[in-house]
Amino acid sequence: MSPSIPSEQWAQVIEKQGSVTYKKIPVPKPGPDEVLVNVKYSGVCHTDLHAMNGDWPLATKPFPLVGGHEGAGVVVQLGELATELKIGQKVGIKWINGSCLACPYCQRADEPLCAKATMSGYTVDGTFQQYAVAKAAHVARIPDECDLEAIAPVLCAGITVYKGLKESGAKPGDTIAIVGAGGGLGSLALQYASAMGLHAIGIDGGDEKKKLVEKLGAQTFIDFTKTNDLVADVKAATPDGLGPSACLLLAVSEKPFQQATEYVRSRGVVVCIGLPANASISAPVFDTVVRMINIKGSYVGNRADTAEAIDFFRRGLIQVPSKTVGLSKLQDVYELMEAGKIAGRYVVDTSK
Ligand SMILES: NC(=O)c1ccc[n+]([C@@H]2O[C@H](COP(=O)([O-])OP(=O)(O)OC[C@H]3O[C@@H](n4cnc5c(N)ncnc54)[C@H](O)[C@@H]3O)[C@@H](O)[C@H]2O)c1
Ligand SMILES: [Zn+2]
Ligand SMILES: [Zn+2]
Repeated sequence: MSPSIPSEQWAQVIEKQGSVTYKKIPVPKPGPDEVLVNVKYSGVCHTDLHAMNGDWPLATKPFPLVGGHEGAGVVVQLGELATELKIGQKVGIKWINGSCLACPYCQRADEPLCAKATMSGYTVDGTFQQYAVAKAAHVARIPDECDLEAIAPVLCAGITVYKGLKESGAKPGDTIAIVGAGGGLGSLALQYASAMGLHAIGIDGGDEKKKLVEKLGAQTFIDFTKTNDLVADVKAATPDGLGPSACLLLAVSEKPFQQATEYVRSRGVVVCIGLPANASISAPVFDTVVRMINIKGSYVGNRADTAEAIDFFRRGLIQVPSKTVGLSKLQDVYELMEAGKIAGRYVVDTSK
């Protein structure tokens, strides 16, 4: 191993469900088709909290597990087959850490659907450590002029909402409802929507989120904790009163998943992205049929979506509302997130 790479590093490790421990662990070694990345900054996604709490019907790697999948850093070591990357190059480690590249989904660049896909911070150790490993074919290429601290949240939140907006089929001039608009995914969704020429209705709760959502360009903010009739309010916020053309569901709560099919306009698209624990979505068959409602899921993005989402950032169209704290403070960030008190995104600095 090169002398500049230490043998030990600081990491936040899940040793048992529900908490993380800040400690020193060995620096991992990349395999032949992998790279070792010195992670400088990592965004904290609600998915990391779901992983720590065991919320989903999908097994993580056995503990100890290092979470994190919005890691921005530089390549410090190349596996012998990783010839297309350079030492010192800026890269991002995203949720899809690797995939088989050979199955029918991978052949069509639908790698998030690959049955053998590995997930950073879930089935393989992620970015809440100073050095992390990822498959060379899948690391996000970050242009040199991009700031690593500012871009980190784009690596999951940005890619996911950008893909979700494409899946929504909304066209410039259309109105889209963004549910959970004041959270990490939501605050980025508002900016991608605006860059794509869409009008946005932001739905979330509390005055801090209202302020942020209005600052990020939503034409209307609806407070789900205060309204008496959310469905009527969302419809009334569209110019013709017929409801938004599409809706991105980013909230970590089941109720908005039922409400969306009621306020989306006929022929509208409801895009499910948030992953609340044990939740179902149901809608009346009659209305879904006669109003031609389309309900679909959207799951991160592929490598092309990643490059496009990063290019919106590079062009200055996306400013991530984020606060940075040391990696050592990750447990505090999770407590704020659990309480729904985070407007925008937290980023951790792995040097502190
Ligand atoms: N599908 C994917 O590919 C994908 C990718 C990343 C994250 N996710 C999931 O998306 C969800 C959101 O992640 P995040 O990091 O943005 O979380 P977050 O905690 O930052 O944001 C969630 C927001 O939803 C708001 N909210 C809660 N209940 C609401 C309601 N009834 N109506 C409107 N808003 C409500 C909260 O106040 C908060 O602002 C998580 O479940 C996460 O696991 C999915
Ligand atoms: Zn995420
Ligand atoms: Zn595959």
